Amino acid sequence: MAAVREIEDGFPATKLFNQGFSYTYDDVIFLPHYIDFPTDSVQLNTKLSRNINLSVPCVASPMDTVTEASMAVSMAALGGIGIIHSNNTASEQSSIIRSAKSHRIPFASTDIPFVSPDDSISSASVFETSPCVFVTEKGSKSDNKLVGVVDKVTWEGLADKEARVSSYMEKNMVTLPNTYKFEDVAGYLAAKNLDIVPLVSGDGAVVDVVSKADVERIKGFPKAGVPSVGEDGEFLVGASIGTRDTDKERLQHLVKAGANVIVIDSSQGNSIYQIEMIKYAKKMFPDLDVIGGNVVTMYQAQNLIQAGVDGLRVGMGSGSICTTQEVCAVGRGQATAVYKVSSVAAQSGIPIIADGGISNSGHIVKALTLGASTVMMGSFLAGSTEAPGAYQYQGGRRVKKYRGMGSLEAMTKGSDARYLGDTAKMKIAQGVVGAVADKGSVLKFIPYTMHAVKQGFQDLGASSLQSAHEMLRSGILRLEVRTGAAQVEGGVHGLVSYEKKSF
Ligand SMILES: NC(=O)C1=CN([C@@H]2O[C@H](COP(=O)(O)OP(=O)(O)OC[C@H]3O[C@@H](n4cnc5c(N)ncnc54)[C@H](O)[C@@H]3O)[C@@H](O)[C@H]2O)C=CC1
Ligand SMILES: O=c1[nH]c(=O)c2[nH+]cn([C@@H]3O[C@H](COP(=O)(O)O)[C@@H](O)[C@H]3O)c2[nH]1
Ligand SMILES: [K+]
Repeated sequence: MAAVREIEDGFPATKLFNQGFSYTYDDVIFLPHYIDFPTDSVQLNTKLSRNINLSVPCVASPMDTVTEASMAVSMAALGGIGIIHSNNTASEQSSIIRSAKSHRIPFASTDIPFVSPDDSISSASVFETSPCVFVTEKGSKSDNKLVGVVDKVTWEGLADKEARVSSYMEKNMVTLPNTYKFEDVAGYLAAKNLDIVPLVSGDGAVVDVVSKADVERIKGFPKAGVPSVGEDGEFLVGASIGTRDTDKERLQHLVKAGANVIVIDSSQGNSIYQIEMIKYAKKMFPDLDVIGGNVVTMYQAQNLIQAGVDGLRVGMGSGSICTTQEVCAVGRGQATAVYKVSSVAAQSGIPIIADGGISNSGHIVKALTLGASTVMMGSFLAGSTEAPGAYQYQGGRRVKKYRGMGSLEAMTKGSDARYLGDTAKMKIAQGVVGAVADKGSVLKFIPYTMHAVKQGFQDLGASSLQSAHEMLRSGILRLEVRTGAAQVEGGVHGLVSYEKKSF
């Protein structure tokens, strides 16, 4: 870090954020500082909460169109984490956690087909999602007795497609434990010259099937960080809960299923309900990190810190699908919220998650520099291969649904207890239902995004998150508000046409 500036230029954060304005990421811009290290030496390792370390500061939001098992596995493989949503029953949420934690490599097959020995395979369509079909006694995944496997090549060579599977299945298949890391599975396939290998759990259930093509695909992705793995050797997975009485029982199920961290999910976290839930969770599970929120003020943060949270989630109305500020007239510009909350949380060593409003790598640089330890993303991750739901076509574009958890549609689907059970039976939406474009795999675009973030840190002269936070608080880093015209100038302008490709 270079010496403190002697020439007064720009504003220190304390001055900029105390003028009575609510600023968001696009309103402010950092002034560049001094570079004395290469981009690659920037360290993005961080804390999600008091006891959870991550090598990549990215968190997938607990939303039903963003984070289920596939997203959680890929985020952990990258070095971040996913928080499984709670717009479902406690047992559904627990089984998503179990599924995520049973994987040690990003899903190869999302939908593995199973048949029984007495079935016949009459159409090649079963091989669309998997290079092979597994044969279990009852023909289902929940049935743990794997008795054979049929690969596509063998099936294609069959003269009689109506023949019973038991007559041609491979009975002596090689399997590997699902606890094997990607490198181990890849090494095994190469050493034994195998095309596919099923991964099975301790009780014999097929968890995944990995083919040579999967290995090549995963190897082709750039590396972001060190995978997020707990002491048990499994990927770290988080889960959200609400603040109703029934959420206490949900919490027990989630902990049993192996959730490594709990996020109490509310738009206005500073409530008697949440404070009671924090105290309950910390009393029942003292070793479990509990993240509270959402908060946007120092006062809200102070209350939840006193109640015992291990992390705070910051943002009210900043999300791309949020209408809270319009509906309730409450919230805060996200840059101001992150700065203000982190300035009190830092005094207690509580990490901050900047939640919502991230639409490019520059927003991540701003959030992390303004005091956040991680960013939580909804729309940025929605539309990816790993997001729940199927792709659809809208106006010729491939899209996936993305919706607010406070949208009427999401509330009707799962949060009935929260809304329909209330004495006031009127439901008011605080979010919308929409769609986002196909972005491909998070395994590809998150590493690129993190590299862009490192470039931003290098321009600031901050070689780590800790260094950026210190430089901000000590007034070394300077900012300014961008006028409307400056924001236009900072974007692409004056061209008849252009194509924007980020990497
Ligand atoms: N970050 C943001 O800006 C926003 C996020 N959201 C998302 O939408 C979803 C729903 O959020 P909220 O509506 O804030 O959910 P919430 O469950 O916190 O609150 C819904 C209503 O239930 C009440 N409530 C909660 N616990 C209670 C209890 N034990 N007894 C009696 N009443 C109780 C609350 O006071 C509130 O009126 C969440 O997933 C949240 O993240 C919604 C709006 C804004
Ligand atoms: O006002 C809201 N109404 C909603 O229905 C809603 N659903 C989610 N969220 C919040 O938005 C965050 C995701 O925001 P982004 O899409 O901008 O990443 C999420 O992480 C949440 O904090 C909501 N806010
Ligand atoms: K919004």
